[in-house]
Amino acid sequence: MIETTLPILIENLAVTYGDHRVLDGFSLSAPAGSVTSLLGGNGAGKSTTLSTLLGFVKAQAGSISVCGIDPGAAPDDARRQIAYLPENVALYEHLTAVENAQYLLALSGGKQGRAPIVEAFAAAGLQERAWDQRLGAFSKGMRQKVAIAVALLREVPVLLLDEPTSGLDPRATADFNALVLAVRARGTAVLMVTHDLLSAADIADRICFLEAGRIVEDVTARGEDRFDVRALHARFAVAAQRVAA
Ligand SMILES: Nc1ncnc2c1ncn2[C@@H]1O[C@H](COP(=O)(O)OP(=O)(O)OP(=O)(O)O)[C@@H](O)[C@H]1O
Repeated sequence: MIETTLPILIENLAVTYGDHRVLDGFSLSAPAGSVTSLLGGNGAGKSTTLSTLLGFVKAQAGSISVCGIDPGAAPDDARRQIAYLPENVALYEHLTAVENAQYLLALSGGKQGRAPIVEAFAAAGLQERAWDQRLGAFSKGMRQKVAIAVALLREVPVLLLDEPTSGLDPRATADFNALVLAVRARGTAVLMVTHDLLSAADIADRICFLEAGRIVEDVTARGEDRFDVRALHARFAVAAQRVAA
């Protein structure tokens, strides 16, 4: 049987904080094995979209589903389908990288021995000497590698990234982007909120601009050149200005 349920399907969503409507008529879908990049000015509602997919924020209208599950009605079930990397990954400073992975996997109901964890660390490019070090001295790039290794081990169908490359140097950004493509190749639907237009242009299949509560631009990668980054930047700057006004 062919699986037809989309990992991410959002239709006509409305989300309000008090009397402030942040999302309004917002629609977005993402198939398996894809990277969708969500761009928009500060305060446009990008993180709110992720919070709604995670079931932390409830929608007032429209529909939202994660692999066919409504996160508003069944947040725990929806979260089991999702790996989420916030901008600053929260890990336990006093635990080693391996211990962090074991603990986080246990929290999400899975148990892993050392071998698959260090295999995932190696795949994520975390150097061997860091595997048994406490997290206290880790750079942001190293933390991202631990977190994405855990995501790889959970083999979830949906990966949500909130500004994952902010604060990473160009080399760490390139490494991270390569990892995201590896996750995509495993059939995961990746939704990446970012201000990093270059990364979006490098790895996204689709770039969506969020403005005034809804997607106002939806651009699909085409051919070898993929995206016209200058044109995207010009549109993005205008959209961001309108949101700030
Ligand atoms: N818990 C909350 N309670 C009230 N208002 C909120 C809450 N979270 C976000 N907002 C408001 O909702 C709007 C959208 O915020 P959100 O964080 O989703 O935007 P964003 O696009 O992720 O912005 P940025 O690029 O600055 O991270 C903003 O005006 C913000 O102040």
